Amino acid sequence: MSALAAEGVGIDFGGVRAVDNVSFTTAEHGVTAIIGPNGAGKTTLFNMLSGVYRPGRGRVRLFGEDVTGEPPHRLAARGLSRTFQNLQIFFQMTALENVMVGNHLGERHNVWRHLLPLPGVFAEEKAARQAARKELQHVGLADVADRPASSLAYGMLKRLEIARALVAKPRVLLLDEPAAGCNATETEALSALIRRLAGEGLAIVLVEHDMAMVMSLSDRVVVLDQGRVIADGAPEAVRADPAVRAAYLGVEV
Ligand SMILES: Nc1ncnc2c1ncn2[C@@H]1O[C@H](COP(=O)(O)OP(=O)(O)OP(=O)(O)O)[C@@H](O)[C@H]1O
Repeated sequence: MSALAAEGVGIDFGGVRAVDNVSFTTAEHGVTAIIGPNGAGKTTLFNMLSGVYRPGRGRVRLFGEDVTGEPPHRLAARGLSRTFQNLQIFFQMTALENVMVGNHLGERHNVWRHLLPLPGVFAEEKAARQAARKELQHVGLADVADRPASSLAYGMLKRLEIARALVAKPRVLLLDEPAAGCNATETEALSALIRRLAGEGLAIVLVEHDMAMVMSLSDRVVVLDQGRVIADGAPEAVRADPAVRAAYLGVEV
């Protein structure tokens, strides 16, 4: 069974056909990259896969179940988490507190439970703290758990975002440009982390502009151009595909 599948997915913005009839599936484990030139529709597709946008056409399936148009918190409860290209970090909070926020994403909110000193709330809080610490350790940030996020280097913040997505215990993790803004060392650390997470059994789908990272990390590459899939396959095959070269270089096939 595939982890995540798009079936003829599309959406228009006004007169712009941003994503058109996109279909692909991801394996239950491993790394799938979605690449393409600027404006190809990568972010829009990602937003449809993660429930931020409802597709105008087509279906999205998660482990075979139709989840088209389900909002992000429902998808989180079903095992799909994502990170954002623009960091969604609360800089005045500690690294640990930032990860604890992620723990609530898959829950139905019950404000009263947290306002009233009901039995069990403190135990829950303690468990959430422990789970968050574990995920910080998972991404190599255990040492900075109690530091304010504002004091962390950029590459650390990227890993903090991943820890926050992981605390919801996803089986599918969507990463929106994980290497954007990172230097070479930070990118290498992120690649190693992503590889390790895939090895632990996660299905990872990423949108990324850093081709060296994509080619070294991915099991599978899906290429979009003008909202459509123009290639889908192993990194080497995709790199050699004339349609992909043409899309990137503006050269006629
Ligand atoms: N909210 C929106 N309203 C109108 N048009 C949009 C909207 N979002 C995206 N588009 C258009 O849809 C097309 C695809 O954009 P999208 O941002 O998904 O591409 P992308 O591949 O992620 O590009 P980049 O690599 O530059 O981030 C573009 O023509 C873009 O201008």
